[in-house]
Amino acid sequence: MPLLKDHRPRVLVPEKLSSDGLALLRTSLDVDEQKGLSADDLLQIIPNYDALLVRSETKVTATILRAARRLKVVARAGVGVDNVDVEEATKLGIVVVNSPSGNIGAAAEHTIALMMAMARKIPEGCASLKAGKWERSQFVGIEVKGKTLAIIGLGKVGLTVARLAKGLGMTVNALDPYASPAVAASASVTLVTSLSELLASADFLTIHTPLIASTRGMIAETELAQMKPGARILNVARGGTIDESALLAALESGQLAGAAIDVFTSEPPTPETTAARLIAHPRAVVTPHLGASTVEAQENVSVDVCEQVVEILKGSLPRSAVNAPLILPEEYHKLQPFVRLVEKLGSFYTQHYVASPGGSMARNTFDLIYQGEVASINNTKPLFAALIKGLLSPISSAEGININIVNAELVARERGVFVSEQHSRDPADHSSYSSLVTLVARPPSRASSQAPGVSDSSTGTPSTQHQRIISGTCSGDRLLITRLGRFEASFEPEGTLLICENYDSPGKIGVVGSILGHEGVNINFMTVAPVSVKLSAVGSTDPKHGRDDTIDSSIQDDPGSKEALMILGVDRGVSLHVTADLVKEGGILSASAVTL
Ligand SMILES: NC(=O)c1ccc[n+]([C@@H]2O[C@H](COP(=O)([O-])OP(=O)(O)OC[C@H]3O[C@@H](n4cnc5c(N)ncnc54)[C@H](O)[C@@H]3O)[C@@H](O)[C@H]2O)c1
Ligand SMILES: O=C(O)[C@H](O)COP(=O)(O)O
Repeated sequence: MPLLKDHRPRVLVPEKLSSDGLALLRTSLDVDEQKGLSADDLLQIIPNYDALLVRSETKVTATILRAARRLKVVARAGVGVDNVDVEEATKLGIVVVNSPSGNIGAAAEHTIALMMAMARKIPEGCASLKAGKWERSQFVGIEVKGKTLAIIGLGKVGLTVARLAKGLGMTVNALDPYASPAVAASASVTLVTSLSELLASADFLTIHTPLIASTRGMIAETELAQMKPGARILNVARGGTIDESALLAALESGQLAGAAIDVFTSEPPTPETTAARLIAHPRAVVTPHLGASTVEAQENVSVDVCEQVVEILKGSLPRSAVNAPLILPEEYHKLQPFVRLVEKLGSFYTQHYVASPGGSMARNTFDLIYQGEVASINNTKPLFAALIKGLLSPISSAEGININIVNAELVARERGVFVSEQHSRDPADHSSYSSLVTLVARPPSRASSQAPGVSDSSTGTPSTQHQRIISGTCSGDRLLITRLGRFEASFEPEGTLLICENYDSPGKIGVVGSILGHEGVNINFMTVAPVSVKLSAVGSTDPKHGRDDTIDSSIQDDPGSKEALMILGVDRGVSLHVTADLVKEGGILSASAVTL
């Protein structure tokens, strides 16, 4: 979406977010900070926004998402997205992004702080002294050095806690079925294979998993009974992983010497509930979900998600989409230009071959061929999504569903569009480009087995209706179309372009110039494309990706042809009657206008 000043996308921020990120947003977007909204308030105003930025307090329910007609992105300034209905967002094509790393250090340090506070009875000593007492003998603690810390969940936070605990001289055991043994070994953590074994070893037990089906209530009465009498427990992950009633009972019975809890099943906890009694227990050290609440972490997550919001609203790739294939940061810069290129190839295809007079969508099976360096990209899902977006956007209403990397496969299936991606590490014959991407629409007869019910009603905009093919390349940020149908081209796919196929005879440029001039359309540049070489080398030689002979048989040279292609960059949209007038002129075989 172009970030025009008059139509600046609007972002709603209903929670406290660090100003560093918001300042980033304000340069190109309208930012509304509205704290204390009720669910109903949010429902009323959400249709006015393109992006929603939240922490853990705002419940982004299916109802909210369905009402959010303009919403492109929900950004969670933190890790956990359990307050966002990600499934519904996915269905609606709304990207959900988070900041998976911005607050790891803060959460890990908070865990250690709670452990030390609990071990040395700091909250109790502090409260007693503030109450005017001097009760040194009441607050004798224990040391953590030499004790065993048992960790459930050796992910980003768990591993950081492990490293800090090793620095304190603790023995660290961990349970995580998905943890890498090599990573655990590098942090001197002993991985155990059963929860019972882990529980029996713990002087301190700390949980660092998400709240998912397998972790909900994973520490309950039975598990607490397996711990050493007088052990201590921590939860800086998610409320609900520890059964609060069982935890309260274990504190009351003395089975546990202490509990340090930052997260609760319901936040804020309702008065008179088990959580409220747990909070009031004298041997519970509690904080109101402060794990991520450091200046540094809030700056990190705010800047991280705000950058992503700007990118998404510009139509670029998010780096941490929760409901999309993860794009590795090192792949990001490599992919970005090709994503733009492939989207333009798709959009060009539809505008030139389908949406122009005489065009049709009859060809719904495409080969997307990566040649040269681009073929080494393994994660091509963003490119696939870009193609679907490019192909369908010119024929979808602006209010229609967003097509993005989240829902592209679903949309393609629904529209009956099939794409076969092919990789070839060898540069194309006749090509001096290090990377080449080619889009080929298969002729209907060949596609018929995959596209039942689709018939070719094409009258073929260009004279060569069997050669629906577009190639392009990138050089840095610069995109170039290198082939269009049978023609070898060299033009940037930017702005409005008029594509005219004509007999290669004198006077054609003058005819086109005069008709455009009459309509007040200025020509910014013009390039002529000669008939191209044949494409026998196009296609995969990589056995992994398979290959058929579709392209060779559909694209053939016509050495006798006297046709040429004129590409004119013009300063405004060219209406259909102008392209029709052009075709009426002798020697102009087809004319179409595309805006990219
Ligand atoms: N209190 C806070 O403010 C705060 C701050 C940051 C993170 N968190 C929470 O901390 C938790 C961990 O965050 P992270 O960034 O380390 O996540 P992560 O995804 O990097 O790590 C989670 C780990 O849990 C493991 N796991 C999943 N199911 C398991 C199971 N049944 N048994 C054992 N291990 C299992 C996974 O394999 C993974 O290694 C999340 O719930 C997150 O929301 C809380
Ligand atoms: O999931 C997270 O990132 C933490 O729980 C922090 O949540 P918060 O942003 O509401 O502090």
